[in-house]
Amino acid sequence: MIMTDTFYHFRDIRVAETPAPSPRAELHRELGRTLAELNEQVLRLDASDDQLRDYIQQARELKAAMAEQGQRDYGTTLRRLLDGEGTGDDVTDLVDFEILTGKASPLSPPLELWLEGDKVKGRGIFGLAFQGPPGRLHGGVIGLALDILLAKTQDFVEQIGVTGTLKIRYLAGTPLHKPVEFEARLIRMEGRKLICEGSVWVEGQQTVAAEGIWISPRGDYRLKPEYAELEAAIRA
Ligand SMILES: CCCCCCCC(=O)SCCNC(=O)CCNC(=O)[C@H](O)C(C)(C)COP(=O)(O)OP(=O)(O)OC[C@H]1O[C@@H](n2cnc3c(N)ncnc32)[C@H](O)[C@@H]1OP(=O)(O)O
Repeated sequence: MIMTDTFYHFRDIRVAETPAPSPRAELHRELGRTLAELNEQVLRLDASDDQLRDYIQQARELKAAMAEQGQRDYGTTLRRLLDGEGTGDDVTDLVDFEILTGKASPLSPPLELWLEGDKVKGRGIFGLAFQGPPGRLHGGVIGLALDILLAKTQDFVEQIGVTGTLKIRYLAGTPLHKPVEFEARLIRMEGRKLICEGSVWVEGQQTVAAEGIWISPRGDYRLKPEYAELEAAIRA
């Protein structure tokens, strides 16, 4: 169901999660996916010089046609959300265009993230555009994915902080074109520091391990009341 009479505050926004998308947001997702497919297709495209010139012209015309429509203003959307007057479309406007997770972003596989019990879970299939070593996912892209994944452990707590330290140990290559599973959890909180860990898995084999420290700019981290039972799961 599309909630037209619900208003959202910036603090209600969760990484990679949105309210039910409106028809317009669904179309943006379809456009984003189509452009992502185009991006995969363009890699080492085996076309003649004339065909390439023709594609360049078509791409320029598409870009010019879109430019005529303009773009919704990020600042205005953010302002409405900070005032607690954001619509569902304002939330999807922010979340759906995030790098790697945004369902409407041409730069996303997309990586899907969700909470499951005391864990953050994730899944994505990465194409050639994300390649590092031949046939494998670029280590820096894995770092970006882990930064976003571990940041989502903050869904369990009241504060929103920034990445202080992210340690990554690459155990094995992570292949392209196969489902990649992600998992993260809170380890402990020490005042303004939140310590968490994450891992990456492909076909049951762990390929990456990570540890992170997030820092709350102000205010000590504490669990949201609805996640109070996680206290027992957090190691002392
Ligand atoms: C709101 C939306 C957020 C979206 C985030 C998206 C994810 C990101 O990309 S974040 C961008 C990358 N990260 C950054 O740019 C952070 C840059 N660094 C900073 O701004 C500051 O160094 C900051 C805020 C981390 C810490 O500064 P400050 O508040 O002065 O901390 P400070 O008082 O020195 O230290 C507080 C505690 O944290 C610890 N600490 C400080 N920095 C770090 C760090 N980088 N790593 C680990 N621990 C740290 C200190 O040791 C201290 O611990 P203790 O209380 O045990 O002694």
